[in-house]
Amino acid sequence: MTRPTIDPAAAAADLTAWAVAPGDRPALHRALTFKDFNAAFGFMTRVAIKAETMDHHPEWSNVYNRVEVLLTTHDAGGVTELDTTLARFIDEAAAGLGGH
Ligand SMILES: C[C@H](O)[C@H](O)[C@H]1CNC2=NC(N)=NC(=O)C2=N1
Repeated sequence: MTRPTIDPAAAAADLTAWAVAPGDRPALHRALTFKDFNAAFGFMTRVAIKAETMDHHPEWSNVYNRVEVLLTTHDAGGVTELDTTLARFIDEAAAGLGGH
């Protein structure tokens, strides 16, 4: 389902841990650091399960205790409410696992 797009700068202003992603596509970006790989992968597991229930998936990478997340809605060609919803979930999941 295609949804209306949101100005990424406005979304990032609201979601203080997030920034407009560098690059050509409108997207949100957050870099996270955890205590160790176990915490980082535990975080990713929680987000993966949420992403499946939403049918909305992050673009992300992991190196040991660090996770980089990019959120954009491919179908809409920009940032939508799906991305801000997932961003809020990510913020809560990260906080619960000591991510910053
Ligand atoms: C077929 C499937 O529903 C779509 O490809 C979904 C899957 N996950 C998705 N994730 C993201 N980030 N954007 C999408 O447009 C998207 N579309």
